[in-house]
Amino acid sequence: MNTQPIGFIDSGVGGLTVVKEALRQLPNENIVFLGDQARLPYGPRPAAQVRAFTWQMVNFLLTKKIKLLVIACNTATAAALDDLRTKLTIPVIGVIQPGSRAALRHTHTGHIGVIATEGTVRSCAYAHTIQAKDPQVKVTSLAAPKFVAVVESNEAHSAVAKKVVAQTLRPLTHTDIDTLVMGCTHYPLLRPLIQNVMGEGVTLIDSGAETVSDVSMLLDYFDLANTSGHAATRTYYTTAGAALFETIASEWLNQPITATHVDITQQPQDVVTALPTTVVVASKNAGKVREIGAMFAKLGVSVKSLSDFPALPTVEETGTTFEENARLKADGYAKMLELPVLADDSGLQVDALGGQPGVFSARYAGKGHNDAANNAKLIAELAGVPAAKRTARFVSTLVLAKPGLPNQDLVVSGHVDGVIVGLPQGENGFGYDPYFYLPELGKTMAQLTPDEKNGVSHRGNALRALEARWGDWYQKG
Ligand SMILES: O=P(O)(O)OP(=O)(O)OP(=O)(O)OC[C@H]1O[C@@H](n2cnc3c(O)ncnc32)[C@H](O)[C@@H]1O
Ligand SMILES: [Mg+2]
Repeated sequence: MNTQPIGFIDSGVGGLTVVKEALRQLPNENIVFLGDQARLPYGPRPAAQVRAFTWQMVNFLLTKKIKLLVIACNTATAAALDDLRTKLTIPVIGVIQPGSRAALRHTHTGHIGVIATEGTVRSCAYAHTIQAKDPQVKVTSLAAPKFVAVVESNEAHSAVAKKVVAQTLRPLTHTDIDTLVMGCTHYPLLRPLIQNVMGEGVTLIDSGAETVSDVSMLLDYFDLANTSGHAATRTYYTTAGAALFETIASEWLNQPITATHVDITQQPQDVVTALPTTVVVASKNAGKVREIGAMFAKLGVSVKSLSDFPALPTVEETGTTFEENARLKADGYAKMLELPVLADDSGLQVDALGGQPGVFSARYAGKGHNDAANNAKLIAELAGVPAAKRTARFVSTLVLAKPGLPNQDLVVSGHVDGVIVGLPQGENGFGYDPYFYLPELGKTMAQLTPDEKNGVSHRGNALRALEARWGDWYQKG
């Protein structure tokens, strides 16, 4: 049981022919419909553009928490169904397969006609789908591009409509076609005119109506049907003005319809990947893991570190720059773990020592190095250097890697300037913090609370750059 709405998309009002059937067959279901009338017609557009527009519609409907998507548009089905099915986690139903199946059920002569937009005809989607099921069947497709404009301008009952339909269908009238697929969801609004031209001997297939039977089956199959017993809600959106949409929709659906205008041009043109819920920090340094974990916690992302994977081999830091080492660690561990991995390579650059210890900061004291030995060596090397010449900088380079994509790492850096003092002060932080004095704060790094340190530190600055960019980067694939 699921009370979330079913989403319907179309380039315009045509998709309402599918909604009409849904209201009849699935009266308990909440429905959200979006018509992209501002960019209509889709038929003549290149497939890649139709796909991009379709994703924008879908991303809008996903904000309405739809449980199932119906592409109530043949052109969009032909251009985007496979892509949507691969990338979305909800069921996606197009109109072409149900329409094809119904046509095969009805034909006796083995000759099926298809009328559709230029895009759908060009894609050969109906011919391929029908002939994949029965190669003996002959399919004759005809583009009827003017039909959409007639329907969208609310002229379906006019003399113009009669003339356009008669002229367009003429090539099909002296054939042995006994079944005609209305391969555009706008066309059922012209059904009486089409039937009149084709004659009573030809069965018209309404792909959209057939589609709703598939929706009904899937709702049962995935246990998604709404059995709450509450009155169902129907919400209609259009990317153009609401007035004309409301007129056509109210008449077609036999009830007063109100629609809301929306702008979807800022929606992403492809799938929006969910951000990961866990990131592995590729570090054995508990101080770093704590600082990085604090930032990710604010974003609702939990952090693991290498201590959660004790059996992993160590990636050696053989690079000559912070970036090289951070890349080695991030890519190396991402490959082993097949998870998103963040590595930090950082260090202290002291001006009077020509930038040392730099990338050797962790290993400065050589064999048996630890924080105390590294600090002792630093102070010994700076013996006799006057206070004014003890300027230094902490640098942090962060690299975020996605498994399988080592060439797309996200790289950011941060630094903080300070002075190396001769006497240690403070108990917080780690490494060289007790000797790294921040003149503006009048304290060493080890005298700051964790939050205060993150607010000014090299790693805090790098993390802020990361925070600003990682969502986009992650979703670009
Ligand atoms: O490689 P991982 O496992 O991440 O841990 P590590 O300690 O070896 O990390 P690095 O190779 O990046 O070396 C960084 C060293 O620089 C120093 N350092 C880096 N950031 C620091 C900070 O915020 N405060 C004090 N010292 C820091 C400290 O000595 C670190 O051990
Ligand atoms: Mg290291």
